[in-house]
Amino acid sequence: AEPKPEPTGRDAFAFRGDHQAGITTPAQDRLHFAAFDVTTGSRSQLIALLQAWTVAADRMTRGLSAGEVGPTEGASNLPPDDTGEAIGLPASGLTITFGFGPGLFRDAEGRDRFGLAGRQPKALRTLPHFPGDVLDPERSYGDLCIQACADDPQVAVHAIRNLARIGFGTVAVRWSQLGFGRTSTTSTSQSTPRNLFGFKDGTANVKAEQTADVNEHVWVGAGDDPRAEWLTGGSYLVTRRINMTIEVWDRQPLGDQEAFIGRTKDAGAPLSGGSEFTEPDFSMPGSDGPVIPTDSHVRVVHPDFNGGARMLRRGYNFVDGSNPLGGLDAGLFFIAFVRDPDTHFIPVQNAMAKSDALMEYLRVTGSALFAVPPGVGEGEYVGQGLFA
Ligand SMILES: C=CC1=C(C)c2cc3[nH]c(cc4nc(cc5[nH]c(cc1n2)c(C)c5CCC(=O)O)C(CCC(=O)O)=C4C)c(C)c3C=C
Ligand SMILES: [Fe+2]
Repeated sequence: AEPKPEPTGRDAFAFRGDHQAGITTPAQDRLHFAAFDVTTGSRSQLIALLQAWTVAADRMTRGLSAGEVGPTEGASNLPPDDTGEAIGLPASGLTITFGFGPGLFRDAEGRDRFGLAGRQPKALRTLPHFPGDVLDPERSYGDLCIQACADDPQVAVHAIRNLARIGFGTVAVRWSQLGFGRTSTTSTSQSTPRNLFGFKDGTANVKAEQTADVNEHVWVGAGDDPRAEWLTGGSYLVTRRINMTIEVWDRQPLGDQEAFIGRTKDAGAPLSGGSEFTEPDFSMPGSDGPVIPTDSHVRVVHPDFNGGARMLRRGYNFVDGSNPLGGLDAGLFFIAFVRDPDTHFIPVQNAMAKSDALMEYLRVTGSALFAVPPGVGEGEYVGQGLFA
């Protein structure tokens, strides 16, 4: 008989709860993210898919097969209800997080696709074009998204593969992205990882233990958006596939690299001094202007210069082979969860595009925005409040 492990500690995170897992739960090391186009015009078929996805996600995050029959236990004349590559693997900290894109509410001509247009969150629109964006539409947008994170890449890929398989005929994968190394910490219990520029990333992130900050900056509050009360307790998920010209970066002197970021490469300390978690002093003078340059990344995106806005970053490094010039197709798959993209993401991204020294080494090739419904209660399916 198939074992029925229950969520325990680090190995398994409960799928059901007040908020979806995969946001404030500790960032795992691997990502498979997929965006889907809905191919059906039927509201009931869409609901049936969300119900089926909920059951499968609940099972897989417990370390069980996607379907209750199992990968090898079913009839030999039928396709299995699980693809099998996770046989014998534990839950590996798998979290599965679902989101709804603007296209679920209105199609490109503004038509109400599923009777949901009246409940579209006001901030859920295609993100504006930012300077430096060279977006590939085949790596951008989407009606639905699923973020699968785990400490084993096979487990994350298995989750997306099986959810896509279940969705056959109702949704089609529009794009997907693998990530191999977290570039953030979402808990004070985690050490700070490094991005492909070699710098510590995640130091000043919003952390799960900072509950007041999480409530202020991450979760959508009751009354935030009267026509989208169903989103209360949820969040908005921004993805930006950011190519980094790492071969050019690697030829920059260490001092310049540190000036672009505004922190030291070794310890991750602000250039104004101290250690990693010392607050930066942006007014400290240097030999030629402030010691933390005004166009350094941490100065440009800091809450003090962006109306106090913070975000919960949960991105991953990626290398997708090499480009036609022989450089690596590499970068940072930026993911952020915010309470309101209009105040917590768009102004910060605009500030970056306008005056961040880092921009010279970045090209944004993918972009998407999703509303992430709140957690799933017992007996419910994900996003049920939207359809009630
Ligand atoms: C629009 C939001 C942001 C984008 C896009 C972004 C891209 C990006 N960032 C790094 C490297 C680092 N970012 C760091 C801090 C940091 N970045 C953002 C926002 C965006 N970054 C914020 C809000 C912050 C925190 C600012 C603060 O409160 O102090 C850091 C410093 C370490 C840390 O605090 O995490 C690094 C390093 C890259 C390489 C990149 C695009 C590829
Ligand atoms: Fe950053």
